[in-house]
Amino acid sequence: MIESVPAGSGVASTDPLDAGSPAVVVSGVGRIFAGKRAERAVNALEQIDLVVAPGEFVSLIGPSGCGKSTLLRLIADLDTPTAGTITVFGKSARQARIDQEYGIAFQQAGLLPWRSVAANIELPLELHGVGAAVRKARASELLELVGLGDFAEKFPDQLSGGMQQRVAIARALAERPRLLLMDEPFGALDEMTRERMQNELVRICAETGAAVVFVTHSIPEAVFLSDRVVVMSPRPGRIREVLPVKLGTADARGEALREHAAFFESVGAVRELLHGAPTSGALGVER
Ligand SMILES: Nc1ncnc2c1ncn2[C@@H]1O[C@H](COP(=O)(O)OP(=O)(O)OP(=O)(O)O)[C@@H](O)[C@H]1O
Repeated sequence: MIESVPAGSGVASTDPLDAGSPAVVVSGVGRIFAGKRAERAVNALEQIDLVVAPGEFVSLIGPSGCGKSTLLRLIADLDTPTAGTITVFGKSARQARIDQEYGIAFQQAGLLPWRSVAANIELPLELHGVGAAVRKARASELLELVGLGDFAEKFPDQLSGGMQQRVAIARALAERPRLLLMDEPFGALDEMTRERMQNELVRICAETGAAVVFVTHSIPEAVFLSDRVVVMSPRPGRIREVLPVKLGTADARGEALREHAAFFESVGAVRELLHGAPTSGALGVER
């Protein structure tokens, strides 16, 4: 089933103008939410600098309220920074949104209950005027990619939570984005389904070559999925440290990795950082 989507085919064709640009550049970004009175203003993010390379998987982790979702929303141009700049593949966040450079997936799958699974995946293509035959072909290709080839005509309420989330990921990939922005996409799933979805996501990223910015509360999830883990401090959210945790290629990141000493070492290091202890150097074991 996976063979129907050749490696790299999930990625938008490269615009020669932005070839070589990082997927995301966040530079000196801050976000203050104004209150009715000045003392009520919320300083959510301060001095955020982050560069995400094409194809790189970066997780954001930190205490509740430290600004993870805010940062993701700024990258997605769903909100505007009060300081600093953000570019996505060399374009302003706004232009990147207009050009559909990224797909988004949130904790709630957010599927339309009256549309079939295939029709949900086709929706972004339909909104952008893609013809029916191309839409249908793309939806069936994506359903194979996320392992739901037999569910095209089902409706969301006929699927489990994990399956619905896979449909949401397929929908996010519909326009072949080179970047996925994911805010706790597996947060509502039980532990076993969650781990299975993590395995799937590693495979999907390897097949599509998409970069990912991934918000999570789960340290093992961040370590299992990521090339780098960005640990944030409590409000005002700042980057406390960026840990390179890449524990191997997609092929090497199977179930066995969860029992590997390097995995536990990285989990421990992220946990220590979250609790404020310093650390140094790369933790990952390249295999
Ligand atoms: N639209 C808004 N107006 C005012 N304050 C906001 C707004 N959006 C977020 N905030 C505040 O900004 C801070 C950061 O919120 P954000 O949702 O980004 O944190 P988070 O790290 O994603 O939290 P969690 O892990 O609990 O989801 C919080 O104090 C929140 O209350």
